[in-house]
Amino acid sequence: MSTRIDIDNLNVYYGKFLAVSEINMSIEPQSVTAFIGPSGCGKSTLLRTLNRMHEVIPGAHIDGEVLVNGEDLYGDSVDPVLVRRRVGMVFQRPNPFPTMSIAENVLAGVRLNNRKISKTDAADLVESSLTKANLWNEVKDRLNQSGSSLSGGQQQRLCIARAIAVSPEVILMDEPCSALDPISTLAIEDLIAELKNDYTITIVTHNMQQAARVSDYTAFFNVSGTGQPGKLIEYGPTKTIFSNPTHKATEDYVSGRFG
Ligand SMILES: Nc1ncnc2c1ncn2[C@@H]1O[C@H](COP(=O)(O)OP(=O)(O)OP(=O)(O)O)[C@@H](O)[C@H]1O
Repeated sequence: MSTRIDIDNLNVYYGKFLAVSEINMSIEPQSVTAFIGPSGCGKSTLLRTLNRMHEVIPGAHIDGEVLVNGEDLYGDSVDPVLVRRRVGMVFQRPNPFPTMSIAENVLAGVRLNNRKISKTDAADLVESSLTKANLWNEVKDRLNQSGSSLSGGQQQRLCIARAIAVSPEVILMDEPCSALDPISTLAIEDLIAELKNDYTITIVTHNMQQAARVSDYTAFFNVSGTGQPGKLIEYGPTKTIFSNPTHKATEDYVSGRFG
């Protein structure tokens, strides 16, 4: 499925505090877009507005528009639960449900959505989701063991399998490797490269090498001081942002001179 996201004049607030200001950008289908920038510039906040996850924080709200294939995510008749089915999310710390088995973890989102599913369909979905998440071979003989019996890297791939199982169009990843060792990180990066054939992916990362390795497009955000809103400084093909940026702040950040 070829899904693009258009962000138009987006402001994000926590109560009265304007956290992210005047964002205009389009996220291209079947590609990986990286959000980079120093701490507090609003990367996670912006990411969360792409599936309305910020709404779990009391007082958090937006103005402007987020269009997914032209459809306003914030339209009056739009159900946020359905939004989160179309636009899935993977968090910084792997968060499998500890009391559920590996197989039940994969199916958790589907069950939450109240979809009735036969035993055979469930088994097929578990296998196909774990296969797409590059985890099937490692867990196929212990699907009934607890999700928390897996290593951190395997748990993160399990969370990706859980996100994939509800057939999203977009997958948002908020620093998905920051709690993982280098080998598990590479496994997730390889997986991201494969997943972009089927999904539109946006990833927040503090790791410049990771942004350069996995993303097709990079958006650099910055914040001018405490209490100021984060802003999009520069956005374009990753190669350009890393080798020939327009703004000095971008160059300083990608070359490790600040942040
Ligand atoms: N729940 C919240 N309530 C109020 N303000 C918040 C909340 N979460 C974040 N903020 C503020 O919004 C701004 C953007 O924060 P955000 O976490 O999105 O930045 P970030 O770029 O993702 O940072 P980091 O790289 O450190 O994770 C910051 O000023 C932060 O203090």
